[in-house]
Amino acid sequence: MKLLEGKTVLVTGASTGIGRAAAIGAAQHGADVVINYHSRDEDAQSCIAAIEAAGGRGLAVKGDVADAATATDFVARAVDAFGGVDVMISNAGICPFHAFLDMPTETVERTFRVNLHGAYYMVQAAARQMVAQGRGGAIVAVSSISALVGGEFQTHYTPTKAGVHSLMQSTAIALGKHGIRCNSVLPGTILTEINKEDLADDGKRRYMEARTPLGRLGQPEDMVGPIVFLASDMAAYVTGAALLVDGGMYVNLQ
Ligand SMILES: NC(=O)C1=CN([C@@H]2O[C@H](COP(=O)(O)OP(=O)(O)OC[C@H]3O[C@@H](n4cnc5c(N)ncnc54)[C@H](OP(=O)(O)O)[C@@H]3O)[C@@H](O)[C@H]2O)C=CC1
Ligand SMILES: C[C@H](O)[C@@H]1OC(=O)[C@H](O)[C@@H]1O
Repeated sequence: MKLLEGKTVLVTGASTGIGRAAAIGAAQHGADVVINYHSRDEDAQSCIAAIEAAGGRGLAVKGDVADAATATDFVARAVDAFGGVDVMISNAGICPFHAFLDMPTETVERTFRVNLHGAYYMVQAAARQMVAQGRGGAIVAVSSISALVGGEFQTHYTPTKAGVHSLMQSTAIALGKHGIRCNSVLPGTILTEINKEDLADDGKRRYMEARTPLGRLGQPEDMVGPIVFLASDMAAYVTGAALLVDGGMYVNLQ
């Protein structure tokens, strides 16, 4: 069953990882897909090729989500190309691991701007378009298990993921009257570019695997079903929710 037939889906940070898998998954479910990315031109183009191979129409728009103008441009380009916006998947993010006491100010500010300000501007731009269209919509934000638990080398990152989760709760209230649903997914540890270096340490990787009751770390494709579900009409009465997708890592104390 195709869950996103006839919908236009926007995905931020879709050149690699979770965003890329979500964009291709949305196309496999019948959507036209517009992707944002920041630097990897070739990866973005190959994502568009995969979207088209799945039968959807695709468009890549380069831009830094930290800049509010990127969000208005992204939405305008989607409307020009495909006539509207039905779903926004706010996913772009960075996690430059660093110790707390000597954390550079620039690293804190950049992480906040990309992960939290970026999500805010993208969600707001999409919501404005959806309200103007008058046919509702769905917003799915990629938060994290890190919204719920801390990380020694993620003191600048975990607050942004808690912020994204909180943003979905507040926008669910603000936008419910317009028929716009807002939910977040909370991935555990998914093998992507963001943690390639961190998990190159065998000990760290084995520790993370051992903490996961399902016995393996996640792949980007593990995120597709939960994201597509929340974006689709199957979740018509789901808003303000947060869905952990972590192989059971969060509940595993001992
Ligand atoms: N992997 C994991 O274990 C987990 C990831 N997450 C979250 O998932 C999301 C996706 O990360 P993931 O797929 O793992 O990592 P990747 O590094 O594979 O993907 C990150 C994506 O975000 C894009 N991006 C980065 N900075 C910007 C920017 N300033 N403007 C626009 N796009 C940007 C990248 O584009 P480009 O490369 O072209 O610059 C890339 O497409 C993040 O929000 C992350 O916090 C949450 C929990 C766990
Ligand atoms: C980057 C981390 O490995 C990843 O991102 C998160 O949000 C979680 O902390 C994961 O472990």
